[in-house]
Amino acid sequence: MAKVTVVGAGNVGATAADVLAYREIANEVVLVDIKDGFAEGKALDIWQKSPINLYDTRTVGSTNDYSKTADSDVVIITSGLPRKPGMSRDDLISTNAGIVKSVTENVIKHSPEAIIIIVSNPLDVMTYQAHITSQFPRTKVMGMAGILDTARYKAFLAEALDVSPKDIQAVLMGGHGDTMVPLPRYTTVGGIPVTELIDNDTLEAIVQRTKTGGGELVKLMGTSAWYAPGSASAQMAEAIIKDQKRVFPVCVKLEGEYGIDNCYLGVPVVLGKNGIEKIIELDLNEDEMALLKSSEKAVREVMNVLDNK
Ligand SMILES: NC(=O)C1=CN([C@@H]2O[C@H](COP(=O)(O)OP(=O)(O)OC[C@H]3O[C@@H](n4cnc5c(N)ncnc54)[C@H](O)[C@@H]3O)[C@@H](O)[C@H]2O)C=CC1
Ligand SMILES: O=C([O-])CC(=O)C(=O)O
Repeated sequence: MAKVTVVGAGNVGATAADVLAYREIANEVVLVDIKDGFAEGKALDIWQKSPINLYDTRTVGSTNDYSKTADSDVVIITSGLPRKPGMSRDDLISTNAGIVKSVTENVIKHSPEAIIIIVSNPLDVMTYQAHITSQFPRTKVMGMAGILDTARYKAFLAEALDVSPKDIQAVLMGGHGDTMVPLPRYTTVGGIPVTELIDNDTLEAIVQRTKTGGGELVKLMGTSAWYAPGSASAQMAEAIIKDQKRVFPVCVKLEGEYGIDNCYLGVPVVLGKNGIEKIIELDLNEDEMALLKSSEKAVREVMNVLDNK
């Protein structure tokens, strides 16, 4: 029996709950929101879809009553403001830090053994906030960004090469901001290094588009994305619940890996029933390491804002 709580029943949270339900990743999904009746409504709508899409995951909604979330195996936190055009993710820190703090306090009261996946932005620093509040080990508090950013990179490549996105393997590191580090040297298409299939200028343009991929959608829609972020969050929960040992880029506290200490950054990890089961250390070249360090600097600046709040 696997139980997943999703806090925040807005665009990302409701999408994650829907994917968890229709793909039968969990037996029970509890959606929580602060808006009266909102989570109950979304949960009921997802449940009413079950006879059409044929799944039996129970979906439960709750307005801020965390007793319904008791003994969750995984908790996905999406509560908080999304950005509007013209904003950076970091602009959300003052509002979202308070929300993530209070939600985490409620979550751990009822699910002291849960593994927590943060989605709220600014992602790396909100993961830090959840860690400070929960005092959970770093293996059990992580952030979702790398799967999404890598998916954008893969989708752009699949389009440019006119191949299936299924055949693209890639890894992306760093913070979930415009300093993220896509790694063409670790990108293959059906086992073939991507550099043998695409010219440098096109590849560089795709790397740049990936870095600002979230902003591209905010500009188009007036709010941020949800289908890919919701699916990516559910995919992380699935890896944990089913002990799949998937290799994904995940935001985690680094404690000396890559020569970086006490900073939250996206790196490739093995994800299984214990959460982050291993951090994979790639042998980055000088240029790649320089990009990772500049991403670290950007994240640290926002971590400092939180420390000084
Ligand atoms: N890590 C990532 O890659 C991504 C992160 N995000 C972030 O996820 C967050 C949510 O985005 P959306 O779902 O689009 O926003 P949304 O506005 O559609 O939903 C957020 C929900 O959180 C709820 N909420 C606010 N305070 C709460 C509290 N204290 N307790 C429970 N619920 C509360 C709101 O009532 C709202 O329903 C944003 O911070 C956004 O920036 C969005 C996409 C990707
Ligand atoms: O761009 C945003 O604000 C939301 C987000 O993190 C993303 O879609 O990558």
